[in-house]
Amino acid sequence: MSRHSGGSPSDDEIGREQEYVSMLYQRLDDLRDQAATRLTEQLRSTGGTLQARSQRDSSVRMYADQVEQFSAVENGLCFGRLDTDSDQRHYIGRIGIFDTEGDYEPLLMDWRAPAARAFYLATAANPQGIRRRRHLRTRQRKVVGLNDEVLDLATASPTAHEEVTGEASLLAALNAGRTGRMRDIVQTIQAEQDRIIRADLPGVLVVQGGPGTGKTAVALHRAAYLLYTHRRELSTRGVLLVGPNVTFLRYISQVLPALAETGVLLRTQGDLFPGVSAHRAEPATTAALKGRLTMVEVLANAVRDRQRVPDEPMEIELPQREVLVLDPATVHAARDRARRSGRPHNLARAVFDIEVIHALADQVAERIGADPLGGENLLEEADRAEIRRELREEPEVRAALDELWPVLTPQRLLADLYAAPERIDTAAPMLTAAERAALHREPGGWTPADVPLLDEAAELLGEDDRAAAARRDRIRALQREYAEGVLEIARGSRSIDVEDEAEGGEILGVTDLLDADRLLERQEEADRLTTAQRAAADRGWAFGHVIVDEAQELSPMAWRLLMRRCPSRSMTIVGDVAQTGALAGTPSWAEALAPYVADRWRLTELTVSYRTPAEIMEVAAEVLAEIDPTLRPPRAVRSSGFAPQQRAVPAESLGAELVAVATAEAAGLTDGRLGVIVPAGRLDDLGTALTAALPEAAVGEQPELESRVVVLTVAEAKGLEFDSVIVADPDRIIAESPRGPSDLYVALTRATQRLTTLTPTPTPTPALPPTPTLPPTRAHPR
Ligand SMILES: Nc1ncnc2c1ncn2[C@@H]1O[C@H](COP(=O)(O)OP(=O)(O)OP(=O)(O)O)[C@@H](O)[C@H]1O
Repeated sequence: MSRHSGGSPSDDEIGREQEYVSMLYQRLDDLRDQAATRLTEQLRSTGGTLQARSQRDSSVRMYADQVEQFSAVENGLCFGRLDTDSDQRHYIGRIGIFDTEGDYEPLLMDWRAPAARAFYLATAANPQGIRRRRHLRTRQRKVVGLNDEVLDLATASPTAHEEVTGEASLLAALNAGRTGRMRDIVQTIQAEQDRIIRADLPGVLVVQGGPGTGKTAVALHRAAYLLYTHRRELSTRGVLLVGPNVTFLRYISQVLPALAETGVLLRTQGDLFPGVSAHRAEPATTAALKGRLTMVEVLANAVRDRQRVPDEPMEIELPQREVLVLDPATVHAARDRARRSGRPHNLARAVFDIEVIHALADQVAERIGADPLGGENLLEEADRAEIRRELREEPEVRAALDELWPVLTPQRLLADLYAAPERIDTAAPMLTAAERAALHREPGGWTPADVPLLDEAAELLGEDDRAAAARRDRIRALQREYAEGVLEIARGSRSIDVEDEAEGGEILGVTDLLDADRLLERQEEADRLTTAQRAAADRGWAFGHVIVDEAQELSPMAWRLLMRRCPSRSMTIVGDVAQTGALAGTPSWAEALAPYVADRWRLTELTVSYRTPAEIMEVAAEVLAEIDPTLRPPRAVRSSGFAPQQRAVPAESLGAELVAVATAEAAGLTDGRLGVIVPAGRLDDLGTALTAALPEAAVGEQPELESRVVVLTVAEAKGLEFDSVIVADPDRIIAESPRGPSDLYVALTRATQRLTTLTPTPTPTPALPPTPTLPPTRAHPR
């Protein structure tokens, strides 16, 4: 129990804090200016030894990062103060700032530092040496308010939220209008969240929690915390964060930069195979099929199917020489030998080649070295070696080898498989005819469910030279992007260039002296890519830590891919098995993880919903009971005061009613966002009706979330939130998928304030074909 100090803070008090905060901003400006000046100096200097150039490139990266970081922490730089029992004061903020002129005392303590932890954990019952916790509210650089909590059990009075820290600041954050971009929660992290954020690095940590319990927020802050605490280890190996779709990644994209961390690689499943951007659509049932572990066997069969033995002897016509004949038995033996080598397909090709070439060379030697007198063959081993060398160079021989044991890229293997029903029949006898038919499709782009299959194929095939060349191209493209980025930062700090140079008379910005191509040339000498960039280009990269958000959506094949990216199994897995929408998604964490870590994983649960107000949670709880009566919804931390509206409308006027309600809701928003969640099958017509009436409304595959009104399907709305939400035709949302109730649960829990559901009264809507029902998710998240 803590006591909120009564009355509003005096102007004097705010004035004193303003002085301190202004001093901190002055330091921040100085630090940024220093870094920008050094960046400019480094970019200008040329020549020197290779080592000097390499050091210079490291410095360029370091100063460019610093300029970016110092700019990113501008908002809310300092947000708290701790007064200890021994009358010390610690200001808490986004980064650490030290008194470099004095005795290096911390002027601002990084929120991740061990000593700052009491800011999140201290309670009146366990004050941890803290007498007062102060939340500072700032707008730009101005202090606009203070909230104090005195951690004093004797004088505390019980409040409704004894377990909540910084209640006033927390409620202000939760009730603020949404912007379409997720904000960090660094000022108001709650104790149960803090324990997860600061959990140990090694091992698999599963964070299970209902909607709005802060799983995404916790995952992002944990990434920032781990990078701070294990900087050396993780800055070389990198951190990967996987999210459910591109819209979601855009939604969270500003959180880590605002915490001064830019080194985390954010990816969807569709982008986890370097060189492929998989965003083609396909039926949910096909995606589910591709997610099954059976596909491991299907792909292994598909590879074996490409290792051919001809039915008849194969003739190879060499120019100026007679015809060589490759008989099936020879090829069979060569194939066996190559398979037994245990190497992946492309690397085993060398073994196959040696065997076949030997056999062909013997044929040639037989003819040209035959002793006319009937004695032993006249050719020496050196002659035979020469014949083998020549044969190896013959295009006709190479063509025959390519036909029998082609070197394949994963893309080639999979595209050829999908395109040919007979190949599918051979590779997938264990699937039903209907399933095999579902795999068949023409080439032209990849779906997210193809990505784990490409990855599996890459394992089976091994890397050939072409893949390595493609990787080099990708790295070069990234290096160019980086070079442009550095120059952009230098351009941004140009005013400093000018001031510096003004005294010397020569006014030349760094970008006048250097273009991206020249910087790129310098880059290539020293390979100065960030860890995240190098990791993104390299399929075999082993990350130091992997975080998966909305992890319940991952199929067994996707888990396989992710585990390959993280051999150390240092992972944070965040999700809610009650929200699983994907048909091949995870019904239980134990099932998903067992093949990789058995039961060596830790489960933590988040139990308080910060997003969804109590009134809405009550409605959502009914749907949750349908999914699994033993599951409990999270406890809402607040009420919004708005009772959810459940309206029945004539089916034929759903569009018109939706437009009317959306228009009224949009008009009622002072700031904030309206989300309209519609059944996937009605996105087109309802989206068109809404954009006709509300031109500002964003609809489409990756809708612009900063629009005031956004129209989306449940799959697109996953992980997002809006001030007000309208759910159109909940029954159809349920009917559209065997996991319909989970989809509706997701839809109902997206609002921070207001919820309206529009239910068409039965009849005219055409009946949907019945969908099979899946077994309910497990009662216990394990
Ligand atoms: N400690 C906190 N302080 C302030 N805001 C918080 C806190 N914890 C969570 N929130 C806010 O609650 C909302 C929900 O958080 P988040 O999206 O991380 O939840 P989630 O568990 O991932 O939800 P879902 O499962 O529905 O995707 C966000 O707006 C987040 O900023």
